Amino acid sequence: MSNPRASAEMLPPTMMSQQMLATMGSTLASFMFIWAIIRQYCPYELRRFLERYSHRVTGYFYPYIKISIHEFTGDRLKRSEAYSAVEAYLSSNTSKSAKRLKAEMVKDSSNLVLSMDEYERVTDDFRGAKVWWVLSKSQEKRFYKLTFHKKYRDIITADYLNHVVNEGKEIRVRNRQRKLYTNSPGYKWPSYKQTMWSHIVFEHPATFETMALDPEKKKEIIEDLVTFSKSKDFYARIGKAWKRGYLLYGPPGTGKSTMIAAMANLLGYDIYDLELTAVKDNTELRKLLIETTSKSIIVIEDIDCSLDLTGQRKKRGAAEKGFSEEEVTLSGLLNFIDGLWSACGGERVVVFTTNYVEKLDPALIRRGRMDKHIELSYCTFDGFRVLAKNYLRIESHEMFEEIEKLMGVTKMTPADVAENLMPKSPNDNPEKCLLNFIQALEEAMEEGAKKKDEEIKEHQIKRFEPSKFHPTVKKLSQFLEFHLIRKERNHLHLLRLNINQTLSRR
Ligand SMILES: Nc1ncnc2c1ncn2[C@@H]1O[C@H](COP(=O)(O)OP(=O)(O)OP(=O)(O)O)[C@@H](O)[C@H]1O
Ligand SMILES: [Mg+2]
Repeated sequence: MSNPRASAEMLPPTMMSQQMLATMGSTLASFMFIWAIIRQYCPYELRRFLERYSHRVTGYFYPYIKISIHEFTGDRLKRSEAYSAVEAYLSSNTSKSAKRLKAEMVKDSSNLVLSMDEYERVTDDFRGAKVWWVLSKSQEKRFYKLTFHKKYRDIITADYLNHVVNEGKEIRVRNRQRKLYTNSPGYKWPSYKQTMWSHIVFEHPATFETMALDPEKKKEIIEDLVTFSKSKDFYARIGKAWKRGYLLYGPPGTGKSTMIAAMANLLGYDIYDLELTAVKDNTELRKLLIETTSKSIIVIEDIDCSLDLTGQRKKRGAAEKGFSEEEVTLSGLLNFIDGLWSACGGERVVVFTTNYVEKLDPALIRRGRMDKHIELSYCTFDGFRVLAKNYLRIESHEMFEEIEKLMGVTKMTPADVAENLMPKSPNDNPEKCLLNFIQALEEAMEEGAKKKDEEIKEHQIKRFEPSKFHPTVKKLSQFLEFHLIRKERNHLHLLRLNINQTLSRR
């Protein structure tokens, strides 16, 4: 008879592992059996003790730490912020390594979001520490489980988790569907969240690239915005609220509203379009501003029209009549904006636009409130080139020389240039559009010259109004006026006689 040891030694490796598995299986089965008996017959206290003890024993030999992040915690109605952040982080960082992914259209997200599927395991590396993430499910509740070696406990709990949550939040903000909020009066859908803003999805195609603007100026504005959006720590260090104010001014059709859309697209911010004329009073204004979220641009268009800029005087007048709090005042606006900016942590950009910068109260636009004043003006030749590229897809043409000459002596807003370059029928080719544009430029030039003539005349007439005439000239003109009238009277009389004679001869 062969002894079992020798036979085991002679067995091929596969057979050997099969035998080992079988032994392990039977040991496990026996253990489960014993455990079931213990569970059934042991008193509760003893069971708890055994469980705790076994955990401690495994903890001693098992060098890994596990952290779970549940989808719903406590109040089950609300999804955990940490879970959503981890989900966003993992979907962007592991979608390349995970083999089973699920694609979903998430609420408030602008595109399809890929995330790891249930029970899929992915690894991540953080400063040399290796971690594993698994998406698990227990009793229909999903949770992420993070596993790492206990020697990395400090680095993971102190830094890695923060890094995951912060990056996840940023990814969520980047991927979210952006919104355009307005406070215009009109019907509002009844909602359980009584908010004062109504919103639509913001999908404006404007970008700085497609804007007709002096290239230097464009670069400066983009750099200013990007620097601002990345300066959280800087603002915190200097003890200043994280805000920046822009004043955009210039004639109608020079791209003020377009630039606001381009700013929002560059930074990925929402827009709050504040219609001041629809705001009842300072209290309502305060509520509206408090409801704005971070990463947003608060816009007040045509600030000169929407607010009585002689606010101070009016307020005094109103106070005399006893209703000083009844309306939105300049000082109210300034106080609330300053107050809001200093009270809220998140970044905010505030933009005012106007056609008449000279009408604005200096208090409204002083540096610190409106940090950057940007003038948008008539279209330059560089601006035209951007528009020609956008509208006609051409970067150069023999007609450009003529256009450059004409643009040097003609004022045309980018909105008019854009309109003239726009093909008007499916058969319009770039040449036709450029010819149309040249024609429009020539007309604008003629019109400009005519207008200038009229202005000169008007100016002269104004300068020589009768009260300013020399006394001799005054007398002379009175004399002439009298005689001219008398001459006319004589003419009329002669005419009457003539007609009378002709008629009586018949
Ligand atoms: N600088 C520009 N670059 C590209 N397109 C422009 C520019 N300025 C104006 N446009 C075009 O003209 C249209 C009108 O411009 P926009 O509404 O931005 O002007 P605005 O300065 O806000 O005028 P208003 O003072 O009347 O509000 C836009 O839809 C855009 O297509
Ligand atoms: Mg506008």
